Amino acid sequence: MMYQTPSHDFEYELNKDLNFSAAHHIPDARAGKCAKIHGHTYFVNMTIAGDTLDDLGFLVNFSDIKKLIDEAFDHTLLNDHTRFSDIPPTSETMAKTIYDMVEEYLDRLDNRPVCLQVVLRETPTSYVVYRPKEYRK
Ligand SMILES: Nc1nc2c(c(=O)[nH]1)N=C([C@H](O)[C@H](O)COP(=O)(O)OP(=O)(O)OP(=O)(O)O)CN2
Ligand SMILES: [Zn+2]
Repeated sequence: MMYQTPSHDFEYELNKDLNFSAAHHIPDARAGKCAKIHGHTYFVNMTIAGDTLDDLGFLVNFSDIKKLIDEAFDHTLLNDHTRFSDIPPTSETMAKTIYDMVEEYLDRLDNRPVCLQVVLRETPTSYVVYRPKEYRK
């Protein structure tokens, strides 16, 4: 599926889709049935952009981005993750957390690509888009 991406002036834009399976719960009565532990196949689309490629001709290696997210979350209970010690793993907080993780990774690359957007789909009928107010300079 194609998601709308923000307009930008970068020369290159890359999109990566990935899936992982995980369990979570939102431990509050207001979350209704989602207060009980249950699982999803999460779908992520992330948009990364930049003006400079590395010596392989990559903005960033697609498989490195997938590995970063898979190793952190695949077949885990998201509530156990240190990034969710203060707030539950909702679609919104997951999208922002994935954005933060990807940005921390990209910031270490010499060609300095930036993440423009993360789409996080939790169910066939529910998804969230996270976009920062400003991109990293
Ligand atoms: N704003 C949010 N609302 C809800 C979240 C969330 O992350 N952000 N999460 C949940 C539950 O975790 C649930 O797994 C997803 O909810 P929902 O879309 O209601 O799931 P259904 O499959 O039952 O949706 P239907 O369209 O009614 O089939 C709840 N709310
Ligand atoms: Zn859920």
